[in-house]
Amino acid sequence: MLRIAVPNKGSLSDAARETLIEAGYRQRRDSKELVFVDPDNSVEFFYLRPRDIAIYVAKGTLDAGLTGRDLFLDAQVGDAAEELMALGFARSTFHFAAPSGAFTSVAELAGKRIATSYDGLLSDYLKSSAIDTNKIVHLDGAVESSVKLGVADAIADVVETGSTLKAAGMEIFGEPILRSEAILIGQTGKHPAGLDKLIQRLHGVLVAREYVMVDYDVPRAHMEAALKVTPGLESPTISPLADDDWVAVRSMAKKKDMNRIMDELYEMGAKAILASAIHAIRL
Ligand SMILES: Nc1ncnc2c1ncn2[C@@H]1O[C@H](COP(=O)(O)OP(=O)(O)OP(=O)(O)O)[C@@H](O)[C@H]1O
Ligand SMILES: O=P(O)(O)OC[C@H]1O[C@H](OP(=O)(O)OP(=O)(O)O)[C@H](O)[C@@H]1O
Ligand SMILES: [Mg+2]
Repeated sequence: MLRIAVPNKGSLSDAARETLIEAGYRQRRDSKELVFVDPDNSVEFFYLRPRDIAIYVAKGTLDAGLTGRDLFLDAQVGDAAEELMALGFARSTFHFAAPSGAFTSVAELAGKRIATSYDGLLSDYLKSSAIDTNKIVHLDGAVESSVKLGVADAIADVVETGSTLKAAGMEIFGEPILRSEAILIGQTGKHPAGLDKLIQRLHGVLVAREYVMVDYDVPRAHMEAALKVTPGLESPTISPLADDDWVAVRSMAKKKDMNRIMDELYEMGAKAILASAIHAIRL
């Protein structure tokens, strides 16, 4: 059985669960269950703190896991585990922040105290940019309060919308330390049975989320121009209609371009333009 780690709570867990279900795997029904077997797919799921998942995978106890890129790098497991694919949810950036106006550049952090929950990630960054800070103050959460409460001069933390920082009267400075999202990790260089299928299915889910199926009827005279707007992934399907002057076209298109494409097709004289959701894709 393939042994896969899944976040048990927090920002990653709901989306990880939905993604696995969309990929055709069964998931636990009760949030108290620690292990769940999906016999049809020969997979055993282990529900763990996302922060710990890299440790289990790097040790070889589990074959693969869903976690955050920032959490993976923070765990400092070296080459034992690797990122296999990005999953597109739980996006965030890891940033330095301080009370508004206190710092303008990262170089000013020399000799200062920085609070964070991601010590490994922060110390790697400081080493690589040769900044000699006073110390890293480890906190489990609510890092934004640390400066006001006098235990640090600046923070390094996860920023999603920025509203937590704003509410604390802080702002980011310097370049992002890391852009993070949920990822699938595996043991470096290992290909246990079932892993390729998991990757293919997850890939299918991500593509299905990103694309819509566009169908329309267009006068044969405008078909060439319409196909330029909907070139599809491989090649669009063209079907004859009862009226010889018209054809029906079916093509995949990026969801974010959907309305622009529909407008352009309409202006070219296309009719019955439909965009529908795709539930799963195997390319
Ligand atoms: N608004 C957010 N807050 C926290 N983590 C976020 C947010 N948006 C995305 N993430 C990502 O989710 C992962 C953190 O998940 P985790 O479950 O450890 O934290 P959490 O949701 O803050 O839970 P808790 O603090 O209760 O342990 C990281 O990869 C992080 O980049
Ligand atoms: O940019 P935002 O959308 O405001 O999100 C980022 C905030 O959310 C997380 O905190 P969380 O609520 O998990 O509390 P914690 O600090 O106790 O983990 C994170 O640590 C930031 O503080
Ligand atoms: Mg948190």
